[in-house]
Amino acid sequence: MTSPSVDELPSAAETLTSQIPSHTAPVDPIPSSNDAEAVGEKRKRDDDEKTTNLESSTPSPWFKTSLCSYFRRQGSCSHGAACKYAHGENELRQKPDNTWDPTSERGKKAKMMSDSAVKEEEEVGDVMFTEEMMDDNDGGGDGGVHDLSLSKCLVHLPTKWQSDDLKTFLREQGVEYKFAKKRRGMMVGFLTFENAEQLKNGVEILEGKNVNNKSLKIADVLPRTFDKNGAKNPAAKLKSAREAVTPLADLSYADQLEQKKASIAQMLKKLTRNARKACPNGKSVPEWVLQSREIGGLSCKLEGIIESPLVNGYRNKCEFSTGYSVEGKLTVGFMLGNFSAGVTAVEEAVNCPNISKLACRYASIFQSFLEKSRLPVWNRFKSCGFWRQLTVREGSKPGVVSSDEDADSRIAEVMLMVQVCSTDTDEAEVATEFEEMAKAFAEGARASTPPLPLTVLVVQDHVGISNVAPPDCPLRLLPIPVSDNGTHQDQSTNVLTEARIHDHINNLRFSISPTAFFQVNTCAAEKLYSLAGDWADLGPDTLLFDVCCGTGTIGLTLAHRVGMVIGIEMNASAVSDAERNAKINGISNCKFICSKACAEDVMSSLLTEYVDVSETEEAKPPSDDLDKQNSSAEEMSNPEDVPPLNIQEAVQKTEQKDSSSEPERSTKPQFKNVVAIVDPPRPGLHPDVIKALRTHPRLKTLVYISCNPETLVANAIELCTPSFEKTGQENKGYRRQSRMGTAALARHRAKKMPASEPFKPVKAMAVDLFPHTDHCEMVMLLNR
Ligand SMILES: C[S@@+](CC[C@H](N)C(=O)[O-])C[C@H]1O[C@@H](n2cnc3c(N)ncnc32)[C@H](O)[C@@H]1O
Repeated sequence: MTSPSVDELPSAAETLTSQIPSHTAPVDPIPSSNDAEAVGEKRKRDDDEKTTNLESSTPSPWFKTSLCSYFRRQGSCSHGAACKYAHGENELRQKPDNTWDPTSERGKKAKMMSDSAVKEEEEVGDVMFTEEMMDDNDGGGDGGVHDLSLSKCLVHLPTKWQSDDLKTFLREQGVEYKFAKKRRGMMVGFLTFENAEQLKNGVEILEGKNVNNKSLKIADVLPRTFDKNGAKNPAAKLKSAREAVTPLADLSYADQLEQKKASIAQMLKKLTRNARKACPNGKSVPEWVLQSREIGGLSCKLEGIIESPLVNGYRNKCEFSTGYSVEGKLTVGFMLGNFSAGVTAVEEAVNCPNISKLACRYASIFQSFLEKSRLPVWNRFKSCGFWRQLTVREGSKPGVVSSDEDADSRIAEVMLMVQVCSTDTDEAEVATEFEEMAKAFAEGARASTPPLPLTVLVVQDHVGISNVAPPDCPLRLLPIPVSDNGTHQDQSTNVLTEARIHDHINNLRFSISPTAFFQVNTCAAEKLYSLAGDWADLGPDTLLFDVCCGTGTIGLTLAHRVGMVIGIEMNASAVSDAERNAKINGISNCKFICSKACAEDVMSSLLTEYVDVSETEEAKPPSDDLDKQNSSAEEMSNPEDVPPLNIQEAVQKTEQKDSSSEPERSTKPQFKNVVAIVDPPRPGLHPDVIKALRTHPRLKTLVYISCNPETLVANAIELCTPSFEKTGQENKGYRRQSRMGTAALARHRAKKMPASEPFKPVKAMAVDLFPHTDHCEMVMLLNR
């Protein structure tokens, strides 16, 4: 019998969807009774096993996860339908660790995919565009013409080195050269030799040399421009913007989901391994670690992956860099690689399926404008220039879920934010340029078919080396010229006084200011928040902490299911958005605090304020006190006037309460049930927040949402590992090693955790907010 071709195979979602909602593709739900197999011991094909499987009401999770070799060879098998091995690809199930039998079509395809990913990574190391590092005077007085055949890149140098460090190193190695350059922050250095002999000697000495445990690699300098004959440099193995930004775009969506689910499963295994290692000597390993053997080493069940309702054009925020393409053309688009690896080429966002047509159109309007501008674009090597970045943010209409083909129809509002560096520029010239730019955007938007919405145009003035600006970076709102019967008025009638657009989640309206975080895939975020709400143990007696709340999306969408929400967020404009969002949606049981969640023990202080540690005290529903706070907010006519509660206020209140003779607690709403939903940025939660969450005895339920599963695992190690008897003792003499991984660091931190009941991972889900990219959100329920 021949195996069906890959195309004939049912999709992963079709094969695995029994008993789950249609939007999820589950991971094996069957609990196991067979530990030997779970730990990967060789399978024994005998009749006993067959009996076990037949008699057991809960078959092994490995049931039908390998192809039957008898069936494959002979087209039949004496065990018939009861055989524990799969008779053909159609019967084959995924293994508990989310992998496929390597001899199956799907196993081979997965291997091919991972091999090509590795190959791609290796190739990236060869693509350098570092000729920009040479100043004109490096050309040796010949008018800046460089002989690139005598130039090489040195890859894998310590990022903290500068040119002088590189020169010292070359001297020590006895390497002769003409020029040596190295920018701090890059792992690439640049070398030019006097002649071919110097080059040969230098390469011989340096290739493979060990520097700080990394092996040096010599790569060609790939020039940006066409050669004299107009042909592209044949050595340039270039990535397209599509490959750089959406590396999974050539896979089917079902395959993308499978790949992401498999990678989240690996994270769950990593958590188990690390929790086992971090368990203090003499303490028994937590039950969930022991039970992990039954589910292929996963720390908890991985329920599946939730698909994104929109797969194409879903991004509501795009940051386009300015720079030069490989051919040396001024371009507004995406960088083809990492600056630290020497890649600065920017290519237009052609065929990047996650980007809306609208965003691409605005990028091309900006590019046309820059071609005529008198001010230069930003040069990353020299840290100078004016135009740096264009951010396009889109707001959707309420309740519109557009199809992939027509994703742009959801867009109702657009904010354009242009980042510049105005240092050493003439104010009058800048003013003229801004006016011209506003006109170009307005005309371009009107001339597009259909015309594009343009709600807000704002300029961000930023001097830093990278384009990542601090949230308080100065902003300037520009008027958008309007057209009057086809002619453009010089004077703007745009009367906007504030920069904000609106989006909708779960029928709530969200006001978003330029630097506030908002999930980039609105309709998938709706599913993410609903899942978090369904997993958290919510009710009228619940106090919900929305940690890292941004514009308040999670707390506000769940406010009707709890007694009270407290959101904590460090970005002041996001907090002000959250206050306004509560107001415009008529939600009165939410309070937002502007603070770093780790600052001044804010979490512990709030937990003490609203949650009585004495289990016996009756929980009261939200009282007059809270109503009073809310009505005072309502009295303010302009929602913008609602000031965010400052952390100092929160802490002061707690201090006053502690020092007064009248215990203030009696007038505060007290809650029976405390739940935290945390949604930190990529680096994860601050250790102080982890400590506060872990050590408050009344916090029993924690839902962790993460855009970086690596850091979720690291934080979960600290949250879920049994306490050491004498905290701090074991850490004596410990200093973080620079190459220490996040998990190893978390294990060290876990030793310091004050005695407290650890959480345990209960279940996890992957949520695909970023189709075509290799990023994926992960949600984990922890309780104790
Ligand atoms: C991944 S976003 C989540 C925002 C929000 N939950 C949402 O879904 O829109 C993380 C947020 O955490 C905020 N943040 C980062 N570090 C923080 C800290 N130490 N304390 C409080 N908020 C922080 C960021 O400003 C950002 O708004």
